[in-house]
Amino acid sequence: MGGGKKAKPDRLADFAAAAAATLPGEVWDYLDGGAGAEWTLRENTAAFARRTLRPRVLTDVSRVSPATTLLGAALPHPVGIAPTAYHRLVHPDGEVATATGAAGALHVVSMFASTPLADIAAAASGPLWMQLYWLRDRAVLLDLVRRAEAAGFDALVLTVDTPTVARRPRDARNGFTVPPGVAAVNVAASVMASSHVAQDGSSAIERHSREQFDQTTTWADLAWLRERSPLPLVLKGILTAEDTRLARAHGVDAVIVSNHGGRQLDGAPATVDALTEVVDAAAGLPVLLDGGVRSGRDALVALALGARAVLLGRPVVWGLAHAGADGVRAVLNLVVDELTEAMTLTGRPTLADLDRSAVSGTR
Ligand SMILES: Cc1cc2nc3c(=O)[nH]c(=O)nc-3n(C[C@H](O)[C@H](O)[C@H](O)COP(=O)(O)O)c2cc1C
Ligand SMILES: CCCCCCC(=O)C(=O)O
Repeated sequence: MGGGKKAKPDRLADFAAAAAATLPGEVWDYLDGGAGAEWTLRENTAAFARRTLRPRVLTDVSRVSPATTLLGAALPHPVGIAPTAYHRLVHPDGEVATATGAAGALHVVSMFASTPLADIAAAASGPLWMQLYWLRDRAVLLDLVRRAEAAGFDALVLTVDTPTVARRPRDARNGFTVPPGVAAVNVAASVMASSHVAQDGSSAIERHSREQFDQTTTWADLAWLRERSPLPLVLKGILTAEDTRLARAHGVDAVIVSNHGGRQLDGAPATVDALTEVVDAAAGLPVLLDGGVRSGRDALVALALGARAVLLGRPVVWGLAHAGADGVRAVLNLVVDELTEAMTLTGRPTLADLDRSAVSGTR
């Protein structure tokens, strides 16, 4: 966006540049960074770039629609919002602005949201899913589930790739702590008490997760959650056929192919490279994908390979940082417009017309 006059962002990279220019360095590093050598972080976007599209012609693309359905809800398009913690780090209106900007899109709200669930729900116009980490203190976990149910959330999303927050070198170097005035207001204070202390070369969130997340959790524990909530259960952080089959066997309602945006296991595959293995094992169970989606073209690749929807993590936060609800709306509109154009130019007027024949190129 260089030059004297401030240009309107017209690519996601412009929103990233605007956020990088305005956010404090340690907040930008928390948002942008990944685990380890950040190989998986880079691979998420590189793997999309290796795919090419196979257009079909003369298919009547006078009416193109990205509309879809997911877990019984109608969606205007298959581009949703991935859960990301602490939106008030980048904008004073936090997750309320995100929910307003979502404008009917699927919105997965982080357990570490920094505004009350009821306020987020009041601003939302599309499906809301509640993301959870499995806490050692099950009473606090259940309290959060009850708050989500009371606020009218539509599903629970259990993140399963984070027995502990991984070492993220940028955050460790910065001794990153969530600043005073920003807090995970929906989680009981007993669990959040030590969340602002970085120590011994760890970021505060890495240290806090080691204290509070339950590392003993297994597939058998899912029954505990299912028995206590009627909401559909989605698992986030699935990358293999084996775990997809276990998810089906345990009655999970959908899975999200995710490597946490390259923030957990460095060396895990790019999500688009893991997608077809998961879709094949899912045998009809809905599969969503997040990680590295940076354009409508990327979204089309994932949808063609079998994802029912894609979620944007960092790009939504860039939009929020740049212009609050309007910025979130602009990011989503940009990706949906690009997706609609890509559907038109590949000759696939509906999502049902998209299949693997639309994509070539592999690892
Ligand atoms: C700043 C930040 C905070 C995140 N917080 C959470 C979280 O609270 N819960 C969760 O399940 N995933 C969290 N994630 C992971 C995202 O849900 C998602 O998997 C990832 O960002 C997708 O990749 P992308 O950023 O390349 O789109 C976070 C990611 C970022 C960048
Ligand atoms: C104990 C607080 C953990 C917040 C984790 C947020 C997250 O998932 C991330 O990737 O950052």
